[in-house]
Amino acid sequence: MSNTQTVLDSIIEGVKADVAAREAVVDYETVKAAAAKAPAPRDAMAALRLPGIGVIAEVKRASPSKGDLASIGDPAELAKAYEAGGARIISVLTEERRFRGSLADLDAVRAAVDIPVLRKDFIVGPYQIHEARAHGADVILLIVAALEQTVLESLLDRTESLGMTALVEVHTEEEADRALSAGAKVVGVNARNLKTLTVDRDCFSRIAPGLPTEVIRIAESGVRGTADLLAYAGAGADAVLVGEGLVTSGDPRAAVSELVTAGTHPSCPKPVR
Ligand SMILES: O=C(O)c1ccccc1NCC(=O)[C@H](O)[C@H](O)COP(=O)(O)O
Repeated sequence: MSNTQTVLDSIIEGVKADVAAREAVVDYETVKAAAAKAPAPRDAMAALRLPGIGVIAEVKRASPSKGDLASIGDPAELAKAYEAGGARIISVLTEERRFRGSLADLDAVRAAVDIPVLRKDFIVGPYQIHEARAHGADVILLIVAALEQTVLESLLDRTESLGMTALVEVHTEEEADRALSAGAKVVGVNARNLKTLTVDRDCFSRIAPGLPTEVIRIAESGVRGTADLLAYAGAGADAVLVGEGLVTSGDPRAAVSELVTAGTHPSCPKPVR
């Protein structure tokens, strides 16, 4: 990594090399055809609009900030535990170099659960969107900081044209403006700065009030228990996305269930819309 290269730059460099290698084996037309034959996408918007603060539970083995988190030999079993605990959506990290995820994890999770599944990766081009659909993804992540505006817009259009939902991730007010101008319907505010890896949970409360009421707001990263969920709920979150806190909990079903119970309790603050 050169002096000026951020963590995100370095991840994207590896992702581009990996996409090129996969495309050399399965070409673009073939992956598009596979996506067209995949079972229909599940309705993530409906899942996110259910009453209470939703929990998006993540299959996360490792990360650049923490290194190894959990071995997760059977991602399908973990996803079933999350679903049984009341998760609304399962997030599957498919990036291999830094997160030790895979498309095989996505296949296994999609086959194991009945709720929508998010492919959480560093999408840089349309190949990965068709690939995500071909492997059953219902939702994909688009990270504003990683994409030029015209590319963001075209990837968002392509995602929706395939019947999927785009979770458009931001970390600053400027990125939130770009997400909205691209037409994002679901905005995730990541407390983690992907360039420096610092976590700032106040990021959500700075950005969320500026989002139109019809936009679904997701608070990503840094949720370690019900107090964090309730703080995000108080700042207007519709859902929280949780990885480390669940995979290191020792009892993922109970850990999800505890968050879901807090997020659906009558005393939990509700988003204003
Ligand atoms: O988790 C990281 O260290 C990381 C570093 C660089 C880019 C992305 C990264 N994580 C992806 C995520 O956004 C999180 O996995 C997700 O929001 C859950 O966060 P947490 O609950 O804090 O594990």
